[in-house]
Amino acid sequence: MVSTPSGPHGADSEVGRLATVMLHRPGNELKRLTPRNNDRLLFDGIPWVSRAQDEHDAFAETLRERGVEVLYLTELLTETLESELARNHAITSALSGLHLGDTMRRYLAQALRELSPTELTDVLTAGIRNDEVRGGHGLVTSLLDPHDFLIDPLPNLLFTRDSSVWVRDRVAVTSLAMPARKRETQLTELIYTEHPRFAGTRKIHGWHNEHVEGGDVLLLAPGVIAVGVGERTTPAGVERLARQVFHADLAHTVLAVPIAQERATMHLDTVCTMVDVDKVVMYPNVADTLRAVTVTLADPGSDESDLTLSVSDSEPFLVAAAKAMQIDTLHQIDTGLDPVTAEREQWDDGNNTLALAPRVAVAYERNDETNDRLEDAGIEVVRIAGSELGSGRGGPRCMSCPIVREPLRVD
Ligand SMILES: NC(=O)NCCC[C@H](N)C(=O)O
Repeated sequence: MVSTPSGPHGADSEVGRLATVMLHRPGNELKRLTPRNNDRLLFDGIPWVSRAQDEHDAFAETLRERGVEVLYLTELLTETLESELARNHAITSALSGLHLGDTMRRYLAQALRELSPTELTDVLTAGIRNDEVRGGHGLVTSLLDPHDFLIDPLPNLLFTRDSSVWVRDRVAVTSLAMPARKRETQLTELIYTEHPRFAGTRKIHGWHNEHVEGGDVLLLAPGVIAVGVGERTTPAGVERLARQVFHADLAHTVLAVPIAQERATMHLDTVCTMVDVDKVVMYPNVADTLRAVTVTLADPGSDESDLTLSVSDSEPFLVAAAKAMQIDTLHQIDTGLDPVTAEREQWDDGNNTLALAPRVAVAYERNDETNDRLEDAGIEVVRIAGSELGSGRGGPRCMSCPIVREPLRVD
């Protein structure tokens, strides 16, 4: 049954009650990971797939028990692919890679057209290896290794946070920086464009624009967005996003937050997430050095490219954020961890929490110390297992794309 909306979609904070979320249950794409390709495909190990699925099912069930509607990316995609237009679009974009050659491209285009929507979803997510095709043989197939992919698998689909992000009632289809992830946004764009549930949804950004990844985007408060700038989101990406959100009146302030261009801190949400309207949990080893540049609208101009931005000098992140949010203090929950424990738990996504409501956050159970400190600070920590899920280097926030969050109540 095609999923239908239960109300308007959108989110304007990190902590408003989570009503609807999009997840991706790990599937056959994880079975493609080998010691030869896991680095390129951005996994730090080879996950035990059935255990990863069990962990993910428990995560989804935890969300449902708390009243969250869980949508699965692959179910939305399969429903989208019922339309011939969407199917053709999906096939053309999946075959646009320059490594294919026309002989194989023609063969695959025909072969994929004959698949059912469910089978096509499997190919689009798990990819196809050279030794799995029955036809289209020729120069390309003979020169590639039998185990080379003609269509790459997408193991990082698990991290639905990164390939789209809702800002108020619009969805930003992002532009992913790493080659292994680029194709993910072909799928999110297709879903938001063609799935009946999202008919009429207005979009911003897009995969063809400068790099912005959803893990870097934090909706600190209605109208205030922090954007990490580092390994994934570029300075030009944050400028583009700022122009769009100002032009569409989705925000009044964007904070550009430089983060180290390293795998451990690939997104802003690997070092800092919100757990209350005025509280963040932050990796202690960056807390003293995290800074932000405040971007506001100086002149609306006549269109997005013509508007003038005002850009401040950099300030400590918490100071700049509190000012923009018009609150006295944005509190950093002091985990008081020694640098080594802090580093270990940050690597295992201890700071990557998913808020279900103010003061209620989902976290990986393995990060004992961070979780205990959060509880000491009055946060209800909903612990989930993630021993296998975590091998892709992402936590509960990375694995979730909020589609509806209730607006914050003004008390
Ligand atoms: N927001 C996030 O931090 N997402 C985690 C993404 C992990 C994935 N293996 C990646 O390297 O892109």
